[in-house]
Amino acid sequence: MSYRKLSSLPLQEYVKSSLSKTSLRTVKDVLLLSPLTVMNMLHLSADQCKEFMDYLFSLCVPPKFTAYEMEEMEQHNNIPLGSKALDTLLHGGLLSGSLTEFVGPPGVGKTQWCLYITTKVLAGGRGGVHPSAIYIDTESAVRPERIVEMMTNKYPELSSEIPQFLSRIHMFRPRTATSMLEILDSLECIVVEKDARVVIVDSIASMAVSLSASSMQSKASQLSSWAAKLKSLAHQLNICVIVTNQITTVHKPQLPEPSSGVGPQPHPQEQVVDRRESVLNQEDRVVDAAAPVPRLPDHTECAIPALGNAWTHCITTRLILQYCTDSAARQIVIAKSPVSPFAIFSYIITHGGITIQEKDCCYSYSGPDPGQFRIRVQRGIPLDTA
Ligand SMILES: Nc1ncnc2c1ncn2[C@@H]1O[C@H](COP(=O)(O)OP(=O)(O)OP(=O)(O)O)[C@@H](O)[C@H]1O
Repeated sequence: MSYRKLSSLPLQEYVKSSLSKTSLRTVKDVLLLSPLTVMNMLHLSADQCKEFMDYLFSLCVPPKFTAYEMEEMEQHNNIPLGSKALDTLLHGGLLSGSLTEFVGPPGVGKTQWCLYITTKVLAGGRGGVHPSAIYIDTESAVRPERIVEMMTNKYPELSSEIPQFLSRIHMFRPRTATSMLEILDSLECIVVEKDARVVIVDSIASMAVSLSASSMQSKASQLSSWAAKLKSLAHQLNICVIVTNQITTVHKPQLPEPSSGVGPQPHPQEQVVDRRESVLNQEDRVVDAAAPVPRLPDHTECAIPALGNAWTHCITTRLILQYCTDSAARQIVIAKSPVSPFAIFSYIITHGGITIQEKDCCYSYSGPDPGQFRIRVQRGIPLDTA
């Protein structure tokens, strides 16, 4: 919040006019100065200076609220996913004020989910309220035609308003880590100005590969700083922040089978994982995208969310998307949530977006230990333990 631009604040005219003659641009620029310096620079009286600086401090202090107030705020801004059972488990849908991650193999539908959620937010505006969405498209994967298709099929009654809906999706396409950082720093003002209810970063993993740093530790800390900015944005403005993430592979020791003594062999298709880029894996090491995965004796490959353990701790809710064993449907797995148990639902991608098949839900999950859950990266790969 200290990076908020002074020009975006509702300040008195005389303060604005004095500020325009200085090099002070952000809240932080002012708060780093002593009250006496601020008085002199802005030609303020002691009382005016105190009032001005108290206001700036209040912008940086995390707001205080009771659990009751928090519940009311969150229920109000949560984004339902369109399935009664799934939304009940998630306490109203995607939690506002927090960071939600969709992670899964290529083509499983991460972008489709993001677009579906965007259309839900836009269509949810009622009574003169026109919410908007901020979409950071790092892979240039978003096509307006697909949004139009979803809106036309899902909300035919709103089809005359589609141009207005499209104009309320504010797109960013950063190409480098530096431009990503600039966007993150400016998001707070944009969210307030545009009345955005959701910020989507699709995908964070493809942007993470462009982090220029000599050491992996520094890459991890830059990634954590992005996460901190996104979390702070979600928390301070009580909006949903959604990121998509890719998968990577790790080698795990094979578990001996009780009968044969031979560990489970990975299905050949399981090697088909997204290796277009280098990403941080769960041990915060780099997986070189170009290099073939070396086969270690007595080890098996398994797919896990990219970006490492530190990243996993930053996100509040993790929803894994995976292919189904024996049907054209795909699955959404609540893998990490502060409000819901581990659960699996089937979904299909349709012209209207996403349809969750409630009859196929499984929220008294009795499979392997959720901590050992293995992402199914291709249709037909059986669910088994690492
Ligand atoms: N109009 C549509 N109707 C039905 N299914 C569609 C439609 N458009 C796209 N799809 C499905 O969406 C899938 C692609 O989903 P999406 O682009 O969201 O994948 P992704 O997980 O974001 O992949 P990546 O990680 O490569 O970006 C396609 O495989 C296709 O099956």
